[in-house]
Amino acid sequence: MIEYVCANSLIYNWVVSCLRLPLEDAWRGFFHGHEKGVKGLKTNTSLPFDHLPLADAGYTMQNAREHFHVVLAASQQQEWPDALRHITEPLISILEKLCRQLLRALPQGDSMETVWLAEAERTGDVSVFDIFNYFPGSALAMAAHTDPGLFTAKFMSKTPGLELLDGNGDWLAIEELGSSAEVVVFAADVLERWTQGAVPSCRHRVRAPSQARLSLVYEMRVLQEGLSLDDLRFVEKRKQLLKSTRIS
Ligand SMILES: O=C(O)CCC(=O)C(=O)O
Ligand SMILES: [Fe+2]
Repeated sequence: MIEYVCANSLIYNWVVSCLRLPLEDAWRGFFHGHEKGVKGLKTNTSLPFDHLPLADAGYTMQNAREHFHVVLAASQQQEWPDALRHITEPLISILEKLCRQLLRALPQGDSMETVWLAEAERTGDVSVFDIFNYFPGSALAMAAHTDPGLFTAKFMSKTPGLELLDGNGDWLAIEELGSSAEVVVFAADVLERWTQGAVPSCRHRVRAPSQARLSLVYEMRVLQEGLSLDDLRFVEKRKQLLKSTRIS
């Protein structure tokens, strides 16, 4: 069995028509435009968290693609056009909500969500949003890997490329099966550990696209990837203690 969920409902269709298509056009414009040298943080900004992994923040050019990387805790301080930020942030929060809903649906899901929220408060939210513009080509566009966080949620790209490794060891070209109105969500490494392997991290890769391929990807992450189930139990105990000492 393959561990992914496809969501296709009224809300997501609404998202597609109202938010996603203009957003994709805006990002295409960005990648074709001249502003894309933007990298790192705005000058004269103070960040509440100085330990954020911001080395790859902003625009980078690679062999198979160009890329804009946003670390959510620093989204306001990152150097990126405000107009793009304003239309991208609502979409990120919809993907975040979807991931939290899926997390809560799992056994111990409430605890996992509590830990994620507590960590996001403690360290800043290190979840990321990536916008990739893949170039047409013949080589593999992104090598097989698993993602480091809890979930990865992405809009199916109109130009297919993403492949997920299924339980039989076959690569599933998910974007050829679904429609570009859908969101695909798959598990990542921290979730595999927190569920003690019950929800395995999904190996995936990106095949070279036949034409330019825009890809919008949200990764729900924690800074301390080594957080264990003991930490979960600790949070659960603290919640129970709070409940039992609450005066009604
Ligand atoms: O572009 C895609 O469809 C997937 C990107 C990906 O796997 C990643 O950012 O880790
Ligand atoms: Fe990935």
